[in-house]
Amino acid sequence: DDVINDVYDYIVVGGGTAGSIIATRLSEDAATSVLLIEAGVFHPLGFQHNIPYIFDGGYYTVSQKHSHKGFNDQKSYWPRGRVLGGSGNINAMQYTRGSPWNYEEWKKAGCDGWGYRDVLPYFIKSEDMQLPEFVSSPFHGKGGPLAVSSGYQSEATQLFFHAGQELGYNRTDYNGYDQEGFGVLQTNIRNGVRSSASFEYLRKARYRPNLHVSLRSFVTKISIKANRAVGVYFVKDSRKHYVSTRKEIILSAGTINSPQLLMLSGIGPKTHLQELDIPVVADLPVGENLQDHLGLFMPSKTDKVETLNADLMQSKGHIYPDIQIINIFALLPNLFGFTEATAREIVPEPGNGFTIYILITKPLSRGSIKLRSKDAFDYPLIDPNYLSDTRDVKTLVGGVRIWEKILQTRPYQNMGLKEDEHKMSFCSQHEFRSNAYWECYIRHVAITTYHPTSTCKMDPENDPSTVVDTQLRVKGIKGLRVVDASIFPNITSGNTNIPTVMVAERAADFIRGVDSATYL
Ligand SMILES: Cc1cc2nc3c(=O)[nH]c(=O)nc-3n(C[C@H](O)[C@H](O)[C@H](O)COP(=O)(O)OP(=O)(O)OC[C@H]3O[C@@H](n4cnc5c(N)ncnc54)[C@H](O)[C@@H]3O)c2cc1C
Repeated sequence: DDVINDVYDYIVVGGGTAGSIIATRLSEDAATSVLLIEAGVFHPLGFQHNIPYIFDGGYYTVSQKHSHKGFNDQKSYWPRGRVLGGSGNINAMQYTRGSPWNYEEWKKAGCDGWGYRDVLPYFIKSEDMQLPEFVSSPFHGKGGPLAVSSGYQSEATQLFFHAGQELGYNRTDYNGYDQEGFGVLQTNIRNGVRSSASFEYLRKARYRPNLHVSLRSFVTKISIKANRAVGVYFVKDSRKHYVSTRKEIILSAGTINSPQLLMLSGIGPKTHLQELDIPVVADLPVGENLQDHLGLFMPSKTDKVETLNADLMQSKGHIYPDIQIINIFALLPNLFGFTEATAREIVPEPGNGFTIYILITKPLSRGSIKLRSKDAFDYPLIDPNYLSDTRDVKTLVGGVRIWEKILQTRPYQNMGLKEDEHKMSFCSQHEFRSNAYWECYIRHVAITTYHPTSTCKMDPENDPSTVVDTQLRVKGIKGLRVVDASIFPNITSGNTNIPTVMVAERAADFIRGVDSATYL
């Protein structure tokens, strides 16, 4: 069974994408002792869609006021990987860094050391590019832990590229300087196998004598004495444990659980903590500023190209791509929790077809994570507050208009698509294809892209809206950092796993006081 000592130099809470990297990097120094505490088990998980129901946190949001009208109780299902490797082990493996401008914005907001020139070396350091066309690009790395390759490309993929060409878009490396255009999907796959932080970093480090990994261990509270984090309480095999640190605790429990643990430990908005009778250690806006990418599936049935139908699913490996506008060469079943009435209309009968997914990359709506109770095992209240900012609706309608143009290109015109395929009775009060129609459609059926971020926002010392400083130290508390997707000041305009990898690589350098990646 897992060995656990009474005291370690560093304790890392959560062995997901960020925690796996932090534990690996800190234990590179054989004289440093590290404990990684993970709620889940070790399991070599496969693809996303058959996983969440088994190894996830099982979260639902609270009922949404402005969206999810076509979902049971107007709630969104939020899978989170509860397994060594975290959400990085149940995700769709899409490799997307976001735009260089995301990081320039972070820097402009006061986050010194987080501009594109600062973060690019860490993207490169963590990468092992396999695609020949990008190997010698100055934006890509070779020999790092995470492999980047490309998935299976079908006839429907080529159709999508031809449509892009007809609309005047360039082919692009969307992980290079410019994201605009149509590009081949880049994925974290090595020789057909998921290439995640736990597989590629932790698996090699796991048997170092100075690194202990405690699985099935649920952290309930951080002990703070005289404004210093001194230890961690956790439950394992129904028994309570306490372990203390000589140096630091690094919280990497993700966008939902890191703020939950901070609040349970007395770090959070004062009035909220007082309502729950939790003694206030530091009054900080923990749990606020929650952001996510909301997206829309647009299925189209066709028998003119071979796509993934039930028979082909058995014979071909594959992935789900998901960026701004993504072509998925399959029709999807009701994975998302639509009401029966909505599902009857929106979910196509099984067969041939493709789905174009449109996601909003820079949402302006802001939500929150709050505690439901003082019990660490009680699910927190998750409120992404989707579409509360009406500009997000306009942006998504804009995406729908591009999708309409794609379907009007020559390659798609030959597919025999039905004109009224997306005409739904639940929006029949509006003229089909009008802005009001699409707004209604979006408010009914748009879904999460599983990218929650920003609930422990990073920014300079003097900004009261932030939780951690630019070295990711919790403000006003010694010996405690947050290192995961919750520290993004704002969500990046793409999938969030690789920005989290970069954050973890960078944080490991902050903690060790080294600069392990330099600009080209
Ligand atoms: C279904 C799905 C598909 C996705 N697809 C993509 C994609 O294709 N590309 C992409 O870039 N991103 C994708 N993402 C998002 C990406 O995986 C996450 O942004 C990333 O994993 C965040 O890393 P993290 O370290 O912040 O959190 P996580 O990886 O979620 O890690 C948190 C860890 O903390 C552990 N933990 C939580 N609470 C406790 C506790 N109290 N005690 C002990 N341990 C605890 C959890 O078990 C987990 O292992 C997807 C996410 C999901 C869920």
